[in-house]
Parts: sequence; structure tokens; C-alpha cells
Amino acid sequence: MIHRLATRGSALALWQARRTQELLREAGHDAELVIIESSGDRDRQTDLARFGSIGIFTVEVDRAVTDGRADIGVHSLKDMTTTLHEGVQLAGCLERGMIEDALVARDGLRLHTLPRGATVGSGSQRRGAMLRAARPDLNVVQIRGNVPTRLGKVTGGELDATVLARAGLVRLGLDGHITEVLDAKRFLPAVGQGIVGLTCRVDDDERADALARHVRDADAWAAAMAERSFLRRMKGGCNAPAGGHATVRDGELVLSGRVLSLDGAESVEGRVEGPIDDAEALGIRLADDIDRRGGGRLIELARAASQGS
Ligand SMILES: NCc1[nH]cc(CCC(=O)O)c1CC(=O)O
Repeated sequence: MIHRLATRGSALALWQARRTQELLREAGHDAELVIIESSGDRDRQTDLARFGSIGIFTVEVDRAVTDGRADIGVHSLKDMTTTLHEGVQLAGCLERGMIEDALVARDGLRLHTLPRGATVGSGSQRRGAMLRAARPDLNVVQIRGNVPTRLGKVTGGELDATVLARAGLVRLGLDGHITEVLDAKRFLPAVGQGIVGLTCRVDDDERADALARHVRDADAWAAAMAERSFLRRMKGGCNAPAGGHATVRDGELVLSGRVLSLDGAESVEGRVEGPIDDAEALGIRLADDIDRRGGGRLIELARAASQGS
């Protein structure tokens, strides 16, 4: 079977697509890459939050799949909308990479040694809120751009620090720039962080079966289902000030979630556990629990603030 893999052209996206290609080839399948430019890559100015939840890094890749220009969409799961684009299904995922966020700061600085008022770049509402919660004095500024671009703003002196996913830095061989791996309990990662998700057409049963069989890491898949179910129920988009992370052990899944106000001053967290087969139900249970304790209101406030008036 031949698979055309649709991917963005960034270094990280290409790593993810090549890894998928490798796994398919090991399973005796043929796979080639189709590079797609996304609106998120074209427009590098607009604050991410203003795009809302349309999936600016994923919509064109999935459109290539529904149009028949490609067969499989390769995505960073954390960039995927909680409700999938019409016409595609999530059918596979790679083994999860490192889950943590990482601080990349000038002069080897760490979160608690950054000077007062230091400028830290991040386009993520979640990271912004968590940074402000830890260090209310920091000047958190919006930045955009792919991983090497953002790193360049620190090495070039424009920023004192930035926060990036450890997984992406490791995959690009850039983890030597990390000055502190942020504790995942405090800096709860984004839903899906470190997981690569694979989509195919909703009616492409044969391909969905092939992906399920050859490119669907069971633990990452269960975690993805639980975390995405949590965020979907919370009505948070992929850039909401919310984190969620599931771990799997001996068929049991533990799911933690946290929602913050944009200034980091308020936060509601929770944790649920249960059998792996109930992954999606666990996500709903956690969201309802956090919502009941005020988390839903924090999500709504953040959405209203970022979409402006
Ligand atoms: N929004 C961009 C994006 N999407 C996925 C990753 C990192 C890799 C991953 O989490 O799987 C990144 C860069 C970053 O957050 O540093």
C-alpha cells in the first residue's frame, strides 16, 4: 500500500513526517512526503490566540487529505483542534516524546534566576499564564515563529528567555540550548504535547486499519484520547490557558488537568484515574469536575480577552 504523507515544511514537521514514513516502510508499506504550506506558516505576525480554534497549523494539511492530494496528515497533536476538521479521522500516533516544557534563557539563566522584569517570549496562553503564576514580575511577550526562529530571538539578544517544548528541541537536536527543564507538575504540558497524530479520510477504512496496526502507539493513543476529551469538554481550543497530561501504567490511566486565568493568579486543577478503556470518559469527568470548581469560567474569560472586542 502506498501512502502520501501531507506535512508542513518546518524542520520539526519534516522530522515527524520522516519518522512516520520510516515506521510505515518498516511495516512493508510505501510512503512519500507531500509538503503543504499552512496559514500559520504564512502569517507569522498575528497573535496565535486571535486565530481562535481553527487549527491554523493543521487545516491545510488535512485539506490536502480530504482533497485527495495526500492520504495521511501528519500533525503535532497539540496543534490539532479538539473537534477534528470535517472529513478526517484520527487514526494513528507516534510514540510520545518528552512531555515537558523547557526554558531556553540567555547566560544559562533559570526560571528563578531571571532578573526582575526579564522579557520572556511565548505565544501560548498556557505558557504565559504559567510563567506569570511562577514569576508575576516577568514581562511575557507574544512571539511567533518556528522553533529555530524562536531560539534565535534568545541567542540574538531580543529576548531574555523563551519556553519551548522539550520534545521539539530534542527531535531537532537543539536540546543543548535548554537551561531548565520545567517541572511537568507545575508547568502542566499542553494536551497532546510530544505526540504526533496521524489523520486520514473518514471513509478510508483500509488506511485507518493500516495505521491502527502499524503506527499507533497504544499508551500515547490512550493518553491522546483522554487529554483531548478533557480539553474538548472544557471547550478550550488548542491555545487555551489549560494543560492536561495522562500517564498509563498497567492498563490504568491517570489524567491531570489544570486551567488558569491569563494572569496566572487563579488556577483550578484536578486529577482522575481509571481503566485505559475509559480514556474519553475520564477526560469528561475531569473537565466536569474542574468546570464545577470555576475552571470553565476561566476558559471563557481567556477566550473573550484574546478575541478582543
Ligand atoms: N505550536 C508549535 C508546536 N507544536 C508542537 C511543538 C513541539 C512538539 C510537540 O509538542 O509535539 C511545537 C513547538 C513548541 O511548542 O515548542
